[in-house]
Amino acid sequence: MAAGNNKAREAPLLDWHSEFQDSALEELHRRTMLAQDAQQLCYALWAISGIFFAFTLADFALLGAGSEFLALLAIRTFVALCCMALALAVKLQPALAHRRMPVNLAYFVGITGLLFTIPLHPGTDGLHIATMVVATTTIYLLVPNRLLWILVWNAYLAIGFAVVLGFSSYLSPGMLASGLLLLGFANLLGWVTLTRLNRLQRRQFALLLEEQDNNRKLQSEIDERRLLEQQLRFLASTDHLTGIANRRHFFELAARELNRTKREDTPLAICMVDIDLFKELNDHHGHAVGDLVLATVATCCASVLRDTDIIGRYGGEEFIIALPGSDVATATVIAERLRAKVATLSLPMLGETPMLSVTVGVSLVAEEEMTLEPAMLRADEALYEGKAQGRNRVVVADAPSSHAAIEA
Ligand SMILES: Nc1nc2c(ncn2[C@@H]2O[C@H](COP(=O)(O)OP(=O)(O)OP(=O)(O)O)[C@@H](O)[C@H]2O)c(=O)[nH]1
Repeated sequence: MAAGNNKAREAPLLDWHSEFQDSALEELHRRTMLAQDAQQLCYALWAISGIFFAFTLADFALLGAGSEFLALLAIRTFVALCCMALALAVKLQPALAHRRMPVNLAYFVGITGLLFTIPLHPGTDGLHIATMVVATTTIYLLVPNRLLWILVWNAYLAIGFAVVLGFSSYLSPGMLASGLLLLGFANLLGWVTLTRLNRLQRRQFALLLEEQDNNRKLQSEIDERRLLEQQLRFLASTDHLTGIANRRHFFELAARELNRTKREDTPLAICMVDIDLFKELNDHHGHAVGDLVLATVATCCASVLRDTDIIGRYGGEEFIIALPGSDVATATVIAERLRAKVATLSLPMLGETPMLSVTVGVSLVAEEEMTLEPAMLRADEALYEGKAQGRNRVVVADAPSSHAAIEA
């Protein structure tokens, strides 16, 4: 079943010469392979030029230093130099490896040079046939090129071989037939091998692309989930109306600070902040304006605090603040600054004289207290004492049962 699926997926992918039917995909594959092809072409050209030129020694041994040897030397030198020049050019500019002109020119020079060596080598029939077989295999497997061009150049090699032999007529008909059969077999072998290699390469490339695509999708899903988690965490910890910490999150943060201040033996002050006569404001201007005022006062309170201070919505129109590292005096200064800033808030929707104010109760977590509740209770009592005294003021709870008020 799985094999069937693979076949179905692979069938429309490649054309008869083992390239992607999708030309954009084929182009992408060729671009990906460029560096590797350029390197392989360089190595192949160096090897071809070296081996082709090295045959000069065999030529000399066969022919001596006569005119035929000099002609062969000239051909071998020219072909070797052409191959080396292209190898250098490709090394400097790898893009040349995929250009039609340079590679095919090298094929033309190499194959023509090889064909010219045949009539200059009388009586070495077996060697000619072997050379043609090796050349055919080299064209298929050593020099990277598109299958179509490879077939063209092998046809040129085979036809050229037959023509040259026909003119020079050194081969017996039996030898010629054997040579052409061997050449045909080398072509078949090269074609099948190259086709398999091409198909394998492209199948791997397609799988790689599929994997990259899956990875991308997976990554974007992970990112989406992370964002969602962040949003959920934000929603779960933030009061939606005011944007400050909700009651639960405030207590989480404040408990952590309480532990820290206990460990480091530093003070922790608590402020309870309540908007004055908020019911009247609500009744007079409506609930929507009341909401807006709540959010504005929360932002105003947060703006007078340090980053290390914690503010949360305690409930209704009441806020709670924890001031780590602040003693009563510092907390009172901060609370007073907060009260004064709220009193100067300008809210056009409340009319000319808005009369917006808050009352603040301040307390300090006592050394022996291991939770926030007693200090909160004292701050709350101080706050209600401030309300009773006429509102718009800061009241400090300096002892569980006695409060000192600071007139606004
Ligand atoms: N707009 C709005 N109003 C709220 C919200 N939560 C509580 N309230 C209102 O806040 C008002 C609080 O009124 P009270 O507790 O009587 O206090 P107050 O009018 O501020 O009077 P003092 O505290 O004595 O100055 C109530 O009318 C609540 O309905 C809210 O989220 N939005």
